[in-house]
Amino acid sequence: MAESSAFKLTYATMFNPPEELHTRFEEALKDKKNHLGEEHAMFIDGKDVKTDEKFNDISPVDTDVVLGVFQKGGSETANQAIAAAKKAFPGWSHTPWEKRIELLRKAASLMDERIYEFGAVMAMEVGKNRTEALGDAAETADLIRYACDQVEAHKGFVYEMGHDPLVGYKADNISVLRPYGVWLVISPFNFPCALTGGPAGAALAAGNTIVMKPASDTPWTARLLAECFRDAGLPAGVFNYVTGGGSTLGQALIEHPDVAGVTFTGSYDVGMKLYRDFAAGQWVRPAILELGGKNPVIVTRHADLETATVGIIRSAFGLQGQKCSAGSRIYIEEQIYDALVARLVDATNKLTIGDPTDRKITLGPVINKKSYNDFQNFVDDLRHSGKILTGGKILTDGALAKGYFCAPTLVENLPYTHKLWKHEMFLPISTIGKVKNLDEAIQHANNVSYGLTAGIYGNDDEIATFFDRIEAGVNYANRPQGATTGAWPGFQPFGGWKGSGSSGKNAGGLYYVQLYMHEQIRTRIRKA
Ligand SMILES: NC(=O)c1ccc[n+]([C@@H]2O[C@H](COP(=O)([O-])OP(=O)(O)OC[C@H]3O[C@@H](n4cnc5c(N)ncnc54)[C@H](O)[C@@H]3O)[C@@H](O)[C@H]2O)c1
Ligand SMILES: N[C@@H](CCC=O)C(=O)O
Repeated sequence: MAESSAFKLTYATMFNPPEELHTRFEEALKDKKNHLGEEHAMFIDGKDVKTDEKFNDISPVDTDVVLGVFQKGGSETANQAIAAAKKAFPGWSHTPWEKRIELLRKAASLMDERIYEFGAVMAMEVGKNRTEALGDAAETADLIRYACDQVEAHKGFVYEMGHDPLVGYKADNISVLRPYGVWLVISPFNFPCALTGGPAGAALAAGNTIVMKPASDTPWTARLLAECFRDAGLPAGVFNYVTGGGSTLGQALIEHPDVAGVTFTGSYDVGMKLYRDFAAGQWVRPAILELGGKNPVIVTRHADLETATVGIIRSAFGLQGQKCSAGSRIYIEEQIYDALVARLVDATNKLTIGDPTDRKITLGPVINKKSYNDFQNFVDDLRHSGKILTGGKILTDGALAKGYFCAPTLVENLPYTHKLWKHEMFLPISTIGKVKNLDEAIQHANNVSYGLTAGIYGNDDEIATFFDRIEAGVNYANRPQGATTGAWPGFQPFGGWKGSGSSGKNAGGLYYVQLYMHEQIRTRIRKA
């Protein structure tokens, strides 16, 4: 980030960045706009690789803009990339951990150096506003560093265990965590950098070799990430970057017998299919699944309404509601219901919507035509089943007509039995419900198959009850920086319970990098 200032960009600090951030973002944007439409190769076994078939990476901000042309990999690409990673595994896994983390820290530093370039690309490719886009890149570098720090703190995870109480012999028992082999990283569109680079960094720090496949809406960001790994000097085949469709290339990767483990971040439906398909292998292999969310916010009568309003709006509509951690359900105690709803509607109406590369804009477009159509279908349903307080329409004025712009939408009076209280819409739509008390709010909050993030605004006793009873992996209280969003490695390790995640250990936390290694016990007996 801006080296001349003490400012550290996180999702919690990003709302009022120094001026230098804007200047440098704009320079990078100008530069990147001079390179639109160029062809980008995959990166396999240390080389750029192209396929006969290509696909266009289109900007959701303006669908006339082709950001780049990318390779449409399929099963042949999957075979090639996995073979390269398999060949590189013995060398990388036996590279001393000190050397591995030195190279990965270099990759993280290269990301810092290129952060504005990452930011400009993500603003155009995902539709993130500039601070969200820069945050994604900064988070990636921190996730990689956090994994390295953990390996270093545990000195490569080699521990001496107890000595058996043997007579006439001495037993030395060593526990060693060792990498699995070829690790697959499949990532979603919404955090194309952090959710590709974070798992990739942990898998590599642990000594695995990787194949990473980004979402087909966001191949450019992942290409930049691959360049940082390449330029940091990671040996050929240690990391491989491939592009193509989920049901074609992604499926071929999952079905490949030489994959030792996978980290999938994406929707519940795709994740569960992948989990079942991956189970068809010869033995049980680790599958770290980070899936969707339907994240509740509870506001009690003791809450500070201004703080609650700011935090809720940031989490409901940041990145157009397309965060797994988005606050999509809001439960308000009846005594303050009307007052808070009025504030939420007012704050929503003040949000700026448009080209997210513009510094004045908070909300950009949704990612693609399917999401745009989904928005219109959900809104039709919500209009009939509940009451739309604000929003509820697509935006087509002037230049907005060229992109996928949707008005941030708040809905009330939706019966608690309605399916959209439980379905992850992944759009700028939040539903608001009135509750009699905290107990009722917590019951609603937990009554979904997801368990990713949750937030509360209330007093100390209410917060203690909430933390004790809420079924979610990441929880916040009285947080204006985001009611349910804005986790950062080392501060709020990120992961879900129930249908939101499989491992029970959060990324960017104390127990994460260990997921990429299996334990080996080495017992050696000597005569005493
Ligand atoms: N829990 C988390 O940490 C987290 C973080 C970000 C996003 N998400 C979730 O991700 C979803 C949004 O992202 P998305 O729309 O890109 O998700 P998605 O499930 O549509 O796609 C995710 C990835 O899976 C690939 N894929 C699709 N079909 C596949 C198949 N058959 N085999 C292998 N790979 C396949 C896609 O190409 C993409 O790379 C939301 O549900 C969101 O909540 C979760
Ligand atoms: N890091 C993000 C969550 C990623 C999911 O989409 C947050 O905490 O807001």
